[in-house]
Amino acid sequence: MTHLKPIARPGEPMACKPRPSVMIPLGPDGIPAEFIGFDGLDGLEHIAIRFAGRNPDPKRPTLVRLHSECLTGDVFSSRRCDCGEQLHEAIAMLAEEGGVLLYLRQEGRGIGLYAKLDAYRLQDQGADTYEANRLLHLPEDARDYTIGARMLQAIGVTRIRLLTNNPDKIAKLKESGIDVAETSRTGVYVTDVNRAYLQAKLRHHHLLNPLALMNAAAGQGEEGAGTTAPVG
Ligand SMILES: Nc1nc2c(ncn2[C@@H]2O[C@H](COP(=O)(O)OP(=O)(O)OP(=O)(O)O)[C@@H](O)[C@H]2O)c(=O)[nH]1
Ligand SMILES: [Zn+2]
Repeated sequence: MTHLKPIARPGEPMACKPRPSVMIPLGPDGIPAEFIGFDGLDGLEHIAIRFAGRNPDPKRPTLVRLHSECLTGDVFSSRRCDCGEQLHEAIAMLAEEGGVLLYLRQEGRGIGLYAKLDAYRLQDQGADTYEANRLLHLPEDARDYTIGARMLQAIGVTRIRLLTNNPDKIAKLKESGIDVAETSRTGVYVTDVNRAYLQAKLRHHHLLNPLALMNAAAGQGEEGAGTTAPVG
């Protein structure tokens, strides 16, 4: 009789395995990008996109960006957030330096698109981005970054330079066994309507430069791409 091996013990995540990848040229320059899906995740179609880079430095840790899906910002260039700008900044850096973009299907910080739209309506009545989630009886941030760690491990990327302003991403990846050797800040892209959103992020310990928001308030424009810092 054949003994079937259980896929995972109860409470243990299923093994995460990359599916065969496919190359997709991106943008007007046709940046070569390798799209990789996975089996054994949480049922959502998270994607890793690997870039060889025009000028990779093999001595540096792999540049990685974990991007949470934002249909309104990524696809429709919403001015209520800066997700689209951050995504394009990350792709430009990865096209140059090489690395991996994880496009995580964690829309609305994990509460989903319809709930995010409900939250926007509450924000229009005065709630900040985090209060609005609470008023909907939803978590302020429902994202699970262990998914990202498992995707990176599955494609053999374990020592990274993380592009983020979010300390929670750094902490959760480290707890999941990823060596976050360096971090780079993303730019802060201020529009006429996203200042309250960015200020709420600052109050929730995002590593935004408060000066950039003040300058923006004074009409001195946007802060560009961020700085690099080693992680202690
Ligand atoms: N619930 C909710 N989600 C939002 C709102 N604005 C943007 N998002 C979602 O927030 C996610 C982006 O997260 P952010 O908190 O802006 O940034 P981050 O990814 O945590 O941090 P960085 O790595 O520094 O960019 C995307 O999934 C967006 O859809 C909002 O007002 N309410
Ligand atoms: Zn957004």
